[in-house]
Amino acid sequence: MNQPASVHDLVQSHRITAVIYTAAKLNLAEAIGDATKSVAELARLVSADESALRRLLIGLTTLGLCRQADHDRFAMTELGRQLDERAEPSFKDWVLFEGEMLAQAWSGLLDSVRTGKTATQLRGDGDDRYAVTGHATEWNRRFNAAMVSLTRSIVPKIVAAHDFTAARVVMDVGGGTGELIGGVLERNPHLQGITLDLARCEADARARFGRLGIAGRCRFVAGSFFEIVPSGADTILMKSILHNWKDDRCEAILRNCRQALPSSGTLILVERIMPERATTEPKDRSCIMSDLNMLRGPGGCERTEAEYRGLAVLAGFAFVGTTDIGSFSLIKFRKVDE
Ligand SMILES: C[S@@+](CC[C@H](N)C(=O)[O-])C[C@H]1O[C@@H](n2cnc3c(N)ncnc32)[C@H](O)[C@@H]1O
Repeated sequence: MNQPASVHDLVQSHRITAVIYTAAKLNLAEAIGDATKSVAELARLVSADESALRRLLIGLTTLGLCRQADHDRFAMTELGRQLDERAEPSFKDWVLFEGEMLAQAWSGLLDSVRTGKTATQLRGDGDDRYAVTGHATEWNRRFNAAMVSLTRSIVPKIVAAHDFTAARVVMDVGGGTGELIGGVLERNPHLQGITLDLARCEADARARFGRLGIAGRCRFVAGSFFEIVPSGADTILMKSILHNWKDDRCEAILRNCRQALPSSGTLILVERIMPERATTEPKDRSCIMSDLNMLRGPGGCERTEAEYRGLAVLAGFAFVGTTDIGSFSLIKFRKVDE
C-alpha cells in the first residue's frame, strides 16, 4: 500500500472496509465471475440501484478490486476475485466477519486502550471470550468461516515448510473445524490426525473429514486444552492459538502439550512474529493490527520470536528453528525429557 498523503486519508480506512464489505454482501464477485458485465445487468443480478452500484464499482476500481472496461462495464481483477466464495483463495468469509463483527468491536478500542481490558471483560463477561461466545451460534459460524478462509490460504505454505515424512500421528491443538489438519493429511497419506477443540467445532470438523475422505484416519476430540491435551500424537501443530492468551495461560497450554507428547515429540507453532522494532512495512502493520485485535478481542497479544522461545522453553521444550512463510512463521520445538 502506498503511504497515505495525510492523516485525513488514513483515518478514512473504515470507508474501504465498508466498500469491500458491501461488495461481498451483494455477492458482486460471484455475479461478475470471469466476465465483463454492464452495470444495468449487475444491478438486476444483485438487486441494487443502478446508479449507486456504478459508484460502488468505481470505488472498487480505485482499490484495485474491479477493472472498468468502459463507461458502463466492469470486471473483477485477480485481487477482486478473492471476494468470490468459489475462489482459491477466497477471503469472502473474512470480509463478512470483519464487516459485521470486528468493525463493531473495534469501535470500542479506546476503552480497551484506556483500561487494558477486552470487550468481553469490559462487559463484565469474564476473561475467556471463547467460553462466552460458546453458544452464540451466528458469531461462531462467522468466526469459524473466517478462520477457515485465512488458514486455507496458508496451508500449502505450512505443508511445504515442514517435512511430515517421519511423523506418524499429527494433532492440531485448537484446530477449529479441521482446515489445517485436513490439508496436512490430504498431502500426507501415511499420517493419522487428531483435532482438539471445543465441542462447538465438532460437527463442522467431522463433516469436513467426511468430505475429504479422511474420516477413517482423523478424529475430533472435544475438550479444553487448559484441562488436558490427549496423548497419541508425535507432532503437535498449534496455529493462531497462543496469540489469543496471556503468558500464564500459554504456559498452561504448552505444559499440557508437552505432557501429551512422547519423548522428543515435535511442537510447531504457527503464528505471526512481532517485529522487535515496528516499521511502516505492510507485514509489520498487519502484525501490529492483529496485536490490537487481540487486545480488543480474546485478550492475548502478538509476540516476538524470542518471546515464543521463552514461553516454550519454560514449558519444557527446546527451540529447533523458525521458518518464515510470509505473514506467518513456523516456530519449531522438540520436547525436552526430564
Ligand atoms: C483463532 S482460532 C484458530 C483456529 C485454527 N487453529 C486456525 O488457525 O484456523 C482459536 C481456536 O481455539 C479454540 N479454543 C478456544 N478455547 C479453547 C479451549 N479452551 N480448548 C480448546 N480449543 C479452544 C477456538 O474454538 C478456536 O477454534
